[in-house]
Amino acid sequence: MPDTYAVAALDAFVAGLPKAELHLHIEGSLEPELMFALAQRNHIALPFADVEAVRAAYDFSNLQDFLDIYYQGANVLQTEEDFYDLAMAYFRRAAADNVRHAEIFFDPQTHTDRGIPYSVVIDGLWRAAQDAQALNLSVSLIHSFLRHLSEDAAFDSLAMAEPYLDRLVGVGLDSSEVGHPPSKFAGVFAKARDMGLMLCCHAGEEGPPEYVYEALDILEIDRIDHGNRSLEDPLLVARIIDEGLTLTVCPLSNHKLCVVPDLDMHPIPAMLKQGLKATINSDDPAYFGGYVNDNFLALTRRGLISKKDCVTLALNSVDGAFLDPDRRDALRAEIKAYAAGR
Ligand code: HPA
Ligand SMILES: [Zn+2]
Repeated sequence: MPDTYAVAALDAFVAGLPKAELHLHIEGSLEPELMFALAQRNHIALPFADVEAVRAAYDFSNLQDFLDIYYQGANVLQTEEDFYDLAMAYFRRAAADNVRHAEIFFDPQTHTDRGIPYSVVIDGLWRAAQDAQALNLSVSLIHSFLRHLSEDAAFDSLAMAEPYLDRLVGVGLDSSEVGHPPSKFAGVFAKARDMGLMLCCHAGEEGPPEYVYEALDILEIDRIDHGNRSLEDPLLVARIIDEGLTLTVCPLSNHKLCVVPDLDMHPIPAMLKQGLKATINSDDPAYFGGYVNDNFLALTRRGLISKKDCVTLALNSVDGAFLDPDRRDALRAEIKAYAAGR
């Protein structure tokens, strides 16, 4: 274990380190306080007495436990202003962690299936993304499909996005993984690629390495979300390295959802050691107990990653982002200058 002085110094280093966040579900940044405020504003009854009761319910033994409560929480989001307020709250919090670029998932089907128009969702998020520039934060939006629903439903959702293609950087695939392999969405991912969108896929969070292979071979994805279980297959690891794919890893999420039994056993050090381009992200920070810097600190404070590893992780985050080369190079230079000055 590092000594107290070293811990404080590394905490401060992480706090100021410029970084990108590449795996964040905006609906998962809904803090209980905002959930209650929006419920009141929209005259919606919540099945919780107060904020403490909500937090007490965040005790999950797997992904599905979490998803059940996460989809329920999203019901308070009704108006364009709600989506704007949700996103701005996250952007302010991310900027405080010196996140300089964020690529955020949103789950349109969670909203359109409740009768909320796609335009309400995207207009609110888009306006917030513009206002984030004043926080020194650039933002890209990723339209994520719910994999527990059918591929036809994903096609319908993609059709709703078509008038707004200039506001999207890519598509993703999330929700219940096991039983819903990437191959189920081969057609809609091919279509999204043809539309000029980048492709991400949650794979290897709970699902087996075969699902990661499917994401690579069948969906031809550009980035892997989670990917933890890739480590079970050395050939798969070699393939991911060879293709230069980035993994968006989420330590506190992995712990809360029992993907790892103990944070001391988190695979980020093994990933870096093997040469994988891993990044650190918060996934659903309101539900998993911390924003991106908390995820870094969960590992630095356990002595699992060093200051040098933090710099590597930050560089990986901007390299793995869907950024134009000028912006990427500028952020790389910022990270290097920061590291050199400390
Ligand atoms: O970690 C996740 N996995 C799958 N679906 C999700 N939707 C929000 N967070 C997640
Ligand atoms: Zn996720």
